[in-house]
Amino acid sequence: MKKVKLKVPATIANLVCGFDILGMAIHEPFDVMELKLLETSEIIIRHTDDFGLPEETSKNVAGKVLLKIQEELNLKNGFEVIIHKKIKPGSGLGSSAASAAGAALGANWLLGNILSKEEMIYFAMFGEELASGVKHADNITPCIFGGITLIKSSDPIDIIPLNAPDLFVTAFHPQVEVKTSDARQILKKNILLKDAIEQWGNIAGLVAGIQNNDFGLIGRSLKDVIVEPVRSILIPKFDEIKEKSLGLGALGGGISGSGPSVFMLSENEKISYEIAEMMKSVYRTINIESFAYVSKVNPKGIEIIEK
Ligand SMILES: Nc1ncnc2c1ncn2[C@@H]1O[C@H](COP(=O)(O)OP(=O)(O)O)[C@@H](O)[C@H]1O
Ligand SMILES: N[C@@H](CCOP(=O)(O)O)C(=O)O
Repeated sequence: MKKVKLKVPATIANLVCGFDILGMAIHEPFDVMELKLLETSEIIIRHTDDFGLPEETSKNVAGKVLLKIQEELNLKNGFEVIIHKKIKPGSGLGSSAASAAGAALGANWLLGNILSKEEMIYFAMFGEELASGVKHADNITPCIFGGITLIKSSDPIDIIPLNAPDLFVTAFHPQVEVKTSDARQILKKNILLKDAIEQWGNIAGLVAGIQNNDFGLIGRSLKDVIVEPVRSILIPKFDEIKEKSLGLGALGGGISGSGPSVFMLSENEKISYEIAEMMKSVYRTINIESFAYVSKVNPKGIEIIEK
């Protein structure tokens, strides 16, 4: 029976000012997914982790994606999926996106690579819709493309792969859960024109900085006047750890996806580790457990590790 094993990376969506349109793959943490093509039409999902995610096909993000692929491609085959999840759900590191993108890419490989990347994103978005109520593609896209991606449009799907600057990433995960759906619920529906103008400038500057490896411009552009002021209240000590990170030499950073994770970009590994240690020590003062990953921008995205 045809099978494939995938290493599926965590992703940092929004990249501060690019709400729902920018995202970046990192190396750590990652999920491992094993997919098998079945002669029968059933879709079986198993988790080896203890996050308590549903294994009922229609209630599982990966299962939802595979059901849509089976339905729309009129497949007779089913799939068996074993998910070794290490990206904690609700972390802000693209946990549901990893399941969704891994299911789409794995199924595509088993079916003989019949789908384009855009078509894989189309199917994977049904998984994100299950997890957060919205078909956002800013975690799925860098997971599938690798590196940093700009979503010009998600309907129709129009993706601009960007450069992957040689930068270190501190991904700090306080052990509090912030559901993506909740973190979207609290957002304002209308914004001031002056804030929109400032945000457009930040996004344009960030994309230009990424494309030109202009780390100073990247740092100056990692600002958000629309989403971060609302969501940062969900993350204890956010302002303190952000200010101290900049003081340690971070280029900039902010909320990872919908939070609670916080990320910082820096030019060297030593600064990245110092930021991680500082963040953990700040959280020890409020007795909240936390994890920190020091990684890099991951130009590969999902990798096939066994066939
Ligand atoms: N594979 C999955 N199957 C079903 N539900 C999931 C799955 N992964 C995450 N969820 C649900 O979606 C919610 C949001 O998780 P998620 O989008 O993964 O957060 P984040 O992307 O911030 O890590 C979680 O609270 C969890 O209940
Ligand atoms: N653009 C989305 C990204 C959600 O990322 P996640 O990693 O928290 O799922 C949002 O900000 O709602």
